[in-house]
Amino acid sequence: MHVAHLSLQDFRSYATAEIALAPGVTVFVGPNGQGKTNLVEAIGYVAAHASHRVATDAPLIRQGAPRAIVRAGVVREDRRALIELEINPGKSNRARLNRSPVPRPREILGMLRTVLFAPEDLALVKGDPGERRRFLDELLTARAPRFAGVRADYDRVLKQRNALLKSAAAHRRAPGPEVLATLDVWDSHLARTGAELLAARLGLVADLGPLVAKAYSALAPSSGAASLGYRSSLGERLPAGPERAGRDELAPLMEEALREARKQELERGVSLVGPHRDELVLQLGEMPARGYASHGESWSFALALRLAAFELLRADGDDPVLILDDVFAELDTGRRRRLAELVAPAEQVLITAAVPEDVPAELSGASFTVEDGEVKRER
Ligand SMILES: Nc1ncnc2c1ncn2[C@@H]1O[C@H](COP(=O)(O)OP(=O)(O)OP(=O)(O)O)[C@@H](O)[C@H]1O
Repeated sequence: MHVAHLSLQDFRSYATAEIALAPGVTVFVGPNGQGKTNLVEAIGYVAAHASHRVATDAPLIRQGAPRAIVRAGVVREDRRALIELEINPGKSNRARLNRSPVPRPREILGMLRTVLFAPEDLALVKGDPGERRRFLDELLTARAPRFAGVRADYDRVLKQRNALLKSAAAHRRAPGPEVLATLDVWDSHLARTGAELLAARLGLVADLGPLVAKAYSALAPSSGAASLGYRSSLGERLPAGPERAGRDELAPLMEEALREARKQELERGVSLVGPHRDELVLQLGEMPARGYASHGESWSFALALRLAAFELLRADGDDPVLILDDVFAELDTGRRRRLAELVAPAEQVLITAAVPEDVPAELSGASFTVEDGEVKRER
């Protein structure tokens, strides 16, 4: 698929912008702070309904404006769709598809698929486990948009359960039968949605592992082998061949683990079992990447995770749009060239760079300059 047209209204630094795009490589070049990333961030937002840079939507609205609107014309196997998202801080976003309102924005997730590489990706390797869980859940949603609902249900149940545990912990005495009965109900909700999320993540990690290993060895052939593991809060309860376990098999195991952890949970006032406590383990040779890998190795691992995500989505039958935001400046010549070779065949590659020399020659294509809020086509 590719984005044929991007239109912005009050998004970040842009009062308005209209940009026609084509398949193949497009490079946005310009000095720092001119609005290059803002453009690709808008495209990423249409795909994921979230920014790759900020956790809340408020910074996406142009200073002083009441809301932002992003429109993307998407072409998928010769079919065109116009996706529109209105970003309303503090209220729910609104979505339109081909100019008709959609009841919930979530329903148009998956209409545009992107894989975005950015300097922030280093946090996938060096950051907290939450970064890696988010990577997995975003990829699950890109593959099967209904997981946005599963994740939202899980978060809602977790929040309510935590509130109950917190208030029980605050009272510092044994909780009454009513609290325990309510907790039983939350346990079974948490186990059911949690098991669905866990089953999907385990399957995803199994699919992703070989692709990450392949991408890493292509990017950094002289370094050790990259592999993935998944550490679940179910620990030893996980069945053998966990990637084949389904929700119905995992839910009772999670309920059992919750029962066992209950005393501790009541003392600490937090949920200690469930996919929100799990960890995607990145391994380089015999060592964990986090804390051991060099800066360059960490970068290669982060890129390998994104490339693997690209391969996985592409295997579903359609290339996602590849976005490379300011990544070449971070890489040495060899890695630049190898990354360029790996991404060049994609249907559409959008690149931002401060200077054209940062972009390897293998990735020639259309070019825009971005300066003083103006986006101008150069070739
Ligand atoms: N909500 C907003 N309202 C107005 N301007 C904003 C808003 N958010 C960001 N900006 C401005 O957008 C500019 C940053 O744009 P962007 O991050 O796209 O830069 P860039 O061209 O990618 O730069 P670099 O090469 O440094 O990464 C900054 O000048 C910033 O002040």
